[in-house]
Amino acid sequence: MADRKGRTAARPTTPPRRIAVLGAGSWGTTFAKILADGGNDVVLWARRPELAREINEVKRNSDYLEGINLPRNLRATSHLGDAMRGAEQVFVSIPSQTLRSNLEAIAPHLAPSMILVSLMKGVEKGTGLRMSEVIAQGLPIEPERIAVASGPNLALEIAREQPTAAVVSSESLETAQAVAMAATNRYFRSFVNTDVIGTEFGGVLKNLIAVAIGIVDGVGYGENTKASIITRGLVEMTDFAVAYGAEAVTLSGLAGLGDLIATCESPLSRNNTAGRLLGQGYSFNDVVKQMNQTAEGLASVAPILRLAEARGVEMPIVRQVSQVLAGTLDPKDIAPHLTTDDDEPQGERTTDDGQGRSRTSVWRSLKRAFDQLRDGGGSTGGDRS
Ligand SMILES: NC(=O)c1ccc[n+]([C@@H]2O[C@H](COP(=O)([O-])OP(=O)(O)OC[C@H]3O[C@@H](n4cnc5c(N)ncnc54)[C@H](O)[C@@H]3O)[C@@H](O)[C@H]2O)c1
Ligand SMILES: O=P(O)(O)OC[C@H](O)CO
Repeated sequence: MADRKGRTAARPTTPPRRIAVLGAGSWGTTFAKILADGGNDVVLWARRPELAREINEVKRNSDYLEGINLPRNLRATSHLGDAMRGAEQVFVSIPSQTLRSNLEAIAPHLAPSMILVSLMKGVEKGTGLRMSEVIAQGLPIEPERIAVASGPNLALEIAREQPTAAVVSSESLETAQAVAMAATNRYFRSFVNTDVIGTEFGGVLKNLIAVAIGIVDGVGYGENTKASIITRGLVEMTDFAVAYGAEAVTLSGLAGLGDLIATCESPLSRNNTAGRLLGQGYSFNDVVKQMNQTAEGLASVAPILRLAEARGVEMPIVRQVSQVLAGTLDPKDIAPHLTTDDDEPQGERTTDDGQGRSRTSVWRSLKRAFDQLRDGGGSTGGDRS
C-alpha cells in the first residue's frame, strides 16, 4: 500500500520454506522444480551421488528429464539426513513398492512438526495399503501431518512449465493448505480437499485404466473403444473408491477424471506405454524389462482386485487387464464389458438396472456366488460376456 507521498511500504519478507523432496526420478525432480520455482528452499535427495552432483553442477537430470534446465536455487544431495534437516515439508516420490523399506531410513530424521507428503500413485502389493497408510504405519506421525498430492501431472509437461493443476489432500485442511501454498507457482496450481482416500485411489486406479487403454491402442482399436473404456473405467474407479470410503465427487475431480484423461491420452504415460507394448504382443516379462521408469499400474492390479473382491465391487476392465498381464486373455479380446456375469442388459450406472431400480454390485456378487454354488462351484464364465 502507498503512503500519502506515493511511497510503497516494503512488504514484510518471510524466509523461504525449507522443503525436502525424496527421490530424484522424473516426478521427484519435477516436483522439486515446482517447489523451487515457487520460491521455496528445496533440497532434493538422489540415491546416486553422481546424479546429485549433476543436478548441483549443471542443473540437469539427464537420466530422467532430458533437455530440462533445473532452477539455480535447487540443490541436491545423496545424504538423506542433509536433505531432511530443517525441512517443514518432506515430499516422497519413489516407487510405491519401495516405500516401506525407505521409511526405516527416513524415521531417524523425522522432526516433530514435519509434514510428510506422498507424491506416489500405487498401493503396496502385499497389504493393499495406500501410500499414506504405509507412511502412518511406518513412521511415528499423526494423520494430520500426512498429505498426498495427485492430479493430471505428467512430469515432462510440467518440467516444460506447461500450466497444470493438482490437488493436495489431508485429513487436516490446514495441512493441505500449507502444502498447496508451497506447491503453487506461475505454471502449477494446487487445490485442496480432505478426501485422502478418494484422492489417493484416484491416482492408483487411473493407472490401471491407462494400461487398458494402452492395450487397445497397441491392438489398433480406435477412439470408440478407448472412450468406452475410459467412461466405464471411471465407473469402476468410482465404485471402488466409494466402497472404501471416498467421496464420489473426488473421482470426478483432478485426482480422478482429470488424471484419467491425461494418463489415457498421453504417450508420455508409462502405464499407457506398458499397456501398448502388451497390446503389441509383448509378454509381461518383456514389458517389465523394457520399462526403465516406474509403471505403478503393473504392481497395483492384483492388490486392487483383491480389495475389490473384499467389498463386492466389480471391476471387469481391471480384471481383463490382469488376464492380459497373466497371458490368459488375448489383448484383442479386451472390451469395455458392462458386467462379468449377466446376460441381460444393465443400466449404465452400476447402482441401477436402467429403470432406476437399485442393483448394487453387492447384489451382483451375491448372485455370482449363488450361480457358482448352483453350477457346482465352477467358474461362471470369467469376465467375457
Ligand atoms: N512421472 C510422472 O509423471 C509422475 C507423476 C505423478 C506421480 N508419479 C508417481 O511418482 C512416483 C515416482 O515416480 P517417478 O515417475 O518419479 O519414477 P521414476 O522411475 O522416474 O523414478 C523413481 C525414483 O525412485 C528411485 N528409486 C528406485 N528404487 C528405489 C528404492 N528402492 N529406494 C529409494 N529410491 C528408489 C529411483 O532412483 C528414481 O530416483 C510413482 O509412484 C509415480 O506413480 C509420477
Ligand atoms: O507415467 P504414468 O503412467 O506413471 O503417469 C504419470 C502421472 O501419474 C500422470 O498424472
